[in-house]
Amino acid sequence: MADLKLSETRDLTRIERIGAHSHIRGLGLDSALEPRAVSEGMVGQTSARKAAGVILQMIKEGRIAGRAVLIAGQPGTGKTAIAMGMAKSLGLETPFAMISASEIFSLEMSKTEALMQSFRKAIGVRIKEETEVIEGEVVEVQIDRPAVAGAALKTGKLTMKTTEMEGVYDLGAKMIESLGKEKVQSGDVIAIDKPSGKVTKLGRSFSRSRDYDAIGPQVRFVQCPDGELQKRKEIVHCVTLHEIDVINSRTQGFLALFTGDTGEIRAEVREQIDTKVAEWREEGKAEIVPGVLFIDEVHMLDIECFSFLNRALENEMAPIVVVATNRGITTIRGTNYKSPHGIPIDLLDRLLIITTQPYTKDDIRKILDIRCQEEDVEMAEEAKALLTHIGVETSLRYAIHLITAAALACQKRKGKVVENEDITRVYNLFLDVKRSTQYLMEYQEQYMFSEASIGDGDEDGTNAMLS
Ligand SMILES: Nc1ncnc2c1ncn2[C@@H]1O[C@H](COP(=O)(O)OP(=O)(O)OP(=O)(O)O)[C@@H](O)[C@H]1O
Repeated sequence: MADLKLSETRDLTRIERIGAHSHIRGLGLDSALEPRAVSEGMVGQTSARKAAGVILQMIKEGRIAGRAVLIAGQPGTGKTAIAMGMAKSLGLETPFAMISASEIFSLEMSKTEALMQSFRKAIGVRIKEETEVIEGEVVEVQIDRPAVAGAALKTGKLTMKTTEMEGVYDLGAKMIESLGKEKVQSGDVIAIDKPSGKVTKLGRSFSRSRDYDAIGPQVRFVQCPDGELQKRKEIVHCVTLHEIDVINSRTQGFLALFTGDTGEIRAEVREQIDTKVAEWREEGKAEIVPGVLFIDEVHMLDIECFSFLNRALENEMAPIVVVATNRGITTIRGTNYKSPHGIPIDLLDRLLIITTQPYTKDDIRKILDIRCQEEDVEMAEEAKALLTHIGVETSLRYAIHLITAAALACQKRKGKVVENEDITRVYNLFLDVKRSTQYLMEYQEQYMFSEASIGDGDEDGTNAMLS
């Protein structure tokens, strides 16, 4: 029974980990920004990857803040994959926020507020703080018990040492509580932040490594610090403007950061924060790190959002905005006008445009190979060739979806390697867009609100492919 439970949990976490883009680990470029054929999970699409690499370089050199990039191309040609590749190559220091344009239409906040929050999630502030710390090895913690229980506050003494000196500090009730919470005992190396009284346990002193107590697998041994007990230390915190907003918005509190339930943040709060951050920048205490905001399906934004974007990009702290769309010439939401990609011309004019190209058969084969590896699916060569053929005739995404389904069909017949029969089985079970449309054309009278007239749509009969 215990075994069963264990394997169930393992499977669940495994499923969660395999997202549509989990195989993408970067843009797959060499040091001269030339795309490698297959690298970091990326295949083909060389000129788009190269262009994305140049933009990445400009971002890293801080040269492109406030600009915007459009990745345009047919569905399933790797636009989101390239954005993910950029995010992975940026490193943890540069904030990256990702939204799909339709997410901003919610009842809880206005569209422009949702966009504003996304913008501020993509702007980092690196705050430098000098603080005084007491850092050393604990020699003794001595707590005096009050004569009558509860009569007076507890007091005590803390003796700490470095390799060069020893010092004794008086303890108040608050410090005693902090030390108790961290379970500090003699032999621990700790740091106390003097202004806030925050205690951090750095590890256990090497000199105590022979002690019989407190030695578990988690214990980290460290050297006893040298020099003075009290030191000035520079601490760097990296936060996003959105995090500062939420923490300072009186109605929310920082827990909202975890639930995502931040509600609207008042304009005054943001103004105050911007003024404060500007002061810190002047004093050399803080730096702005413009990150990347990726807006997928950008044609879903409406005219108000587009003018907000236009204005927001002018702000000196603006992040780099990368947008993607698979639309051609279409109506701009909220107007009767048509425009390329459904984006107003004035905004379009500011964008650096990267286009993605349809994949060749060879590229599709390689992407499917990578996905099979990512999903731990063993597939016969013949079956891979068939799946590639399906990918060419239908879409890459449909072929990717069939991998897991075919693996399940294979498991069901107790096979180890996915064969042609498994692919055929799931191909017949799940329709791709073309066959689904064809089916609708044939049976439309039996559906509700059907508006198409016979003869509309795509009639190339992909269905004949496997027969
Ligand atoms: N060049 C590539 N290398 C590796 N995997 C890729 C590549 N291009 C696309 N993929 C994978 O193919 C799938 C579909 O691609 P993706 O979602 O990026 O397409 P898209 O252009 O954003 O599509 P849409 O316009 O429908 O949003 C994803 O699982 C993606 O990770």
